[in-house]
Amino acid sequence: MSRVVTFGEIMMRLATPGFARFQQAMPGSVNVTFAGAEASIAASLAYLGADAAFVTALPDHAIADACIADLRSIGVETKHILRTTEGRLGIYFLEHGANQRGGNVIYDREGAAVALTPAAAYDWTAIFTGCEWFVISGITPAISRNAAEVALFAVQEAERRGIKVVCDMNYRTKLWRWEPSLSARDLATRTMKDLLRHVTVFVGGISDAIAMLGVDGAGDLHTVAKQITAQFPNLTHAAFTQRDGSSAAVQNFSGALYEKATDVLHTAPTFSITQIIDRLGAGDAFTAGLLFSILQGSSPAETIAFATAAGCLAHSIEGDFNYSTRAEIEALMQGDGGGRVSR
Ligand SMILES: O=C(O)C(=O)C[C@H](O)[C@H](O)CO
Repeated sequence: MSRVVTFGEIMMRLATPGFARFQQAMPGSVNVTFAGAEASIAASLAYLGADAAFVTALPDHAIADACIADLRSIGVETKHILRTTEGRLGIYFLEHGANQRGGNVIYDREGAAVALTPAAAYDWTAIFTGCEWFVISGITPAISRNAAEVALFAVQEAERRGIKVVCDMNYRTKLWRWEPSLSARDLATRTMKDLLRHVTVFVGGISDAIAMLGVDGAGDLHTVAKQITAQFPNLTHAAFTQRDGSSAAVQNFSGALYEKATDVLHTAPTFSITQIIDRLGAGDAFTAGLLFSILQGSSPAETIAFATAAGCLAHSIEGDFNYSTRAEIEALMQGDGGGRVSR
């Protein structure tokens, strides 16, 4: 199967146990995993059986070794991860939301190795050898001016080599601070508009498109998708996650895929999720599912159904990575969502 490369930051994720607030977390009770959008997409893809590599820069210490070992244990290729003497492993702290209380993320990632490492430090020829798809998210250009430059360089380099690019917009208002003269939103818009010129498949929620591209959210999704793909000629598809819900615990999750060549918006069935174990990484699971299905040569309707089912199942798994198999996702697509015990 074709090789996929993802590039971005991986962090240590420290989550309070269950639904505890930060103030309630006791030493010894914190749940430690590794997470980061592009790493999570690579992990999902590898878990589904795809040939997926993750590229980043990490400090040369034992915790970063553990992080790489975690990725490898899932089958992610890690041989192009740079080990540096400058920069740190980022951390993010998480308390899950429950009922009417939303979740909260606190980042502690300033000065991460990948934020500081310049494009010239990576061997892009080796990284892109045999690669058919490159994946990046809007988080990478948000973390530092340098990372924004590396992200732009990487997508340009991918395009030059005939590699298709998926970009998951992932707007994070708490990031995008590296140009103090601009608001987070203006900085994101300016940066992402440059990046999207080199992107083949747009992925995001409607709120990402409003915040980062200034699209008019009042229109229906078909109109929004047409607007986005018309603005960036390289885009062949635009995929959207859709959520609405009455609380942090009850969400309707769905997806839609617009194909520019046919001007058709394909929509997936909506899943009603009534007990969210962990919603972080559901968007990454959706993107990985989308790309995995594209790699299989599936139709747009099958592709969006697979991506949406993958994103749905990710809500049932603690941590950002989606440990759902292809068979489990396909079973859900076929209506087996009853949560029965397999025995
Ligand atoms: O928010 C970020 O920067 C992350 O990459 C953390 C999570 O892994 C990501 O939000 C999930 O999409």
